[in-house]
This record gives sequence, structure tokens and C-alpha cells, in this order.
Amino acid sequence: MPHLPPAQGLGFRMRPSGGKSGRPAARSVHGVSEVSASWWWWSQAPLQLKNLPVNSFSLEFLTELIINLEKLENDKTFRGIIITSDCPKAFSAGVDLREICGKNPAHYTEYWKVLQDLWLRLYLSNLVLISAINGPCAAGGCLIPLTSDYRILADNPKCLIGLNETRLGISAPFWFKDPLVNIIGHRASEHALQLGLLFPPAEALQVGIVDKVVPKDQVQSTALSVMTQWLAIPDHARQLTKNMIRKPTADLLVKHRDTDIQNFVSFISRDSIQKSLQMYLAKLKQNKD
Ligand SMILES: CC/C=C\C/C=C\CCCC/C=C/C(=O)SCCNC(=O)CCNC(=O)[C@H](O)C(C)(C)COP(=O)(O)OP(=O)(O)OC[C@H]1O[C@@H](n2cnc3c(N)ncnc32)[C@H](O)[C@@H]1OP(=O)(O)O
Repeated sequence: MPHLPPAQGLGFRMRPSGGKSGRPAARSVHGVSEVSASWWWWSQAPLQLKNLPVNSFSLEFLTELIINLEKLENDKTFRGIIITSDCPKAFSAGVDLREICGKNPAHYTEYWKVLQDLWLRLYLSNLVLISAINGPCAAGGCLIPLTSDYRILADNPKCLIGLNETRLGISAPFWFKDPLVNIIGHRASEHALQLGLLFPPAEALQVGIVDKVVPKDQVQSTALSVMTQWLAIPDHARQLTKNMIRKPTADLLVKHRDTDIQNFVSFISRDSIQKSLQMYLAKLKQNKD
């Protein structure tokens, strides 16, 4: 299993859980629960996102994330991943606005394609994906949670979650909207998407965009306990079922991805959109002072 120490500001921490060897010592004399605890314990890999300061999706970060997910997917040791943030300010701030501001159409094309690739890899992953959301995640920052199998949110008023694109003067792509509809339903999605709602924890739980809200210091332990339940199901049955449920949604992107790229590039290249994104980025920087 690759162990990748994070580079300055950019990187992922991936490590098998367990002792120094990555696996807990075998317990031969204990009961079934002990045995099964050891079994699931080293079947899951924590994946800690670290692209300081806010885990925004730069092209480089997306590319690294896809490579690391592919490694985990191909390593048969692992059956599930708990994804969390190693940046104190955010779980993820979504699309890195510097990637979609002031660049050229070729860059926008490449960027959008890589973002689609990440979405497809996550949405159709054979692994159990649990998002341990320990910070705010807005717009594209919801990509990982919305493609996960289970979402646990820290009970902190700063931990807002939602697709707030309309507030930035842009529209969420259909492949962000579709998983939201699948998770919270049509009417709630209409409301949330049009108003660009960012939900605080209690409301997020109520609308169903997250499955559990727990104190911040319990997010990781809760994720481990939920993972135990999911890994108790035989992989082949769970994977077939996941694929059956998710494939129609994923197929829509596969079928329309070129058109979606063209739409994105022409939309994002408009002067009016560029201006409003630049203003939003400038406002983010001002708010700091
Ligand atoms: C036809 C239609 C076809 C297609 C549709 C077209 C377009 C679709 C658009 C794509 C859909 C997805 C969009 C997105 O994801 S856009 C990004 C949305 N994200 C946000 O709105 C979050 C913005 N950030 C925040 O709210 C806060 O930064 C956050 C995360 C709550 C943390 O707050 P705080 O602790 O106070 O930290 P700062 O605000 O000071 O931020 C630190 C530092 O990070 C910079 N930064 C924050 N977010 C981003 C970002 N998304 N991209 C780039 N940089 C970001 C911020 O400016 C600060 O920088 P500084 O240099 O000042 O330190």
C-alpha cells in the first residue's frame, strides 16, 4: 500500500489502519466480534485531503486524487475508504476559482474533463466510500460527499454543506444535481439548488443531505463504526447493488460528457461570468481582512 507523506500544502495521507505493520495483531482466542473487528479494521483506508488552505480542486490536486483513488481501488486489500480533510479551514472549497478564472478554453476543457473523471471514479467506485465531513463544503466541495455512500457531518455551525452555485451566478452541472436529487428528493433539490442553500448541520440532517451529525471529535470514530456495518455485507452483493442503483445516473454523464464540456467552456468563457467569478474571488479575499 503506498504511503504518501503530504508535500508542502498539497498531498494526501493514505494509510491502512492498524498497527505499525498496517494490520492489527491476529487474535486467535477471542470471540467472533474480535475476529471480525480485525478483519474490517485493515480493510478500510483513511484518505485525508490536504491541499492547503481549503482543499480547493486545483487541476494538480484533482489529478493526484484520481491517481490515489485508482491505487486504492486496484489494491484488493481495501474494501472501503473514509475520506476526510486534513485542512483546518474546510472539508473542501470546491472548484478552485483560479482554475476557471482568466484562463483559456483549452485549460477550461482539460479542467472540466478531469473533474468529470473524478466524479465518475467516485460515483461508480466498488469501494465503500464514507465522507467524514469535518469542515465546510460548498458547491464543488460537495462532490466527494454526494458521490459517497454515507455522509457524517461535524456538528459545528461553520460546517455548512450545499450546492450554492446560484449564489455565485452559475448553475450546478446536472451531474452535481442528479446525486443530490437521488439523496434528498426532487422537491427538496429544487428548493436547495435554486436558492443555493448552504445547510447548517441540523438542517442538513433534516433535509437528508447528510446521514449523521456528530460532535467534531467523534466524526472519525463514527465513520469507523459505520464502515463496520457496511463491510459486514459481502462485497459482490453490495457492489452489484450499488452499480444497479447508480449506473443510470452515471450513464447520463458518460453519454453527454462532451456536450457538457462544451457547455461549460462556452458558459465559463463569457465576460459576464468571468466578471462575477472574479468579484466573488476578490470578495473571499477581502472577507479575510
Ligand atoms: C451550461 C452550464 C454548464 C456548466 C455550468 C457552469 C459552471 C459550473 C460551475 C462549476 C460548479 C462548481 C463550482 C464551485 O465549486 S465554485 C467554488 C465554490 N466554493 C465556495 O463558494 C467556497 C468559497 N470559500 C469559502 O466559503 C471559504 O473560503 C471557506 C471554505 C468557508 C473557508 O473560510 P475561511 O476559513 O474564512 O478562509 P478564507 O475564506 O480566508 O479562505 C482561505 C483562502 O482560500 C481561498 N479560497 C477559498 N475558496 C476558494 C476557492 N473555491 N478557490 C480558490 N481559492 C479559494 C481564499 O480566497 C483565501 O485565499 P487568500 O489568498 O486570501 O488566503
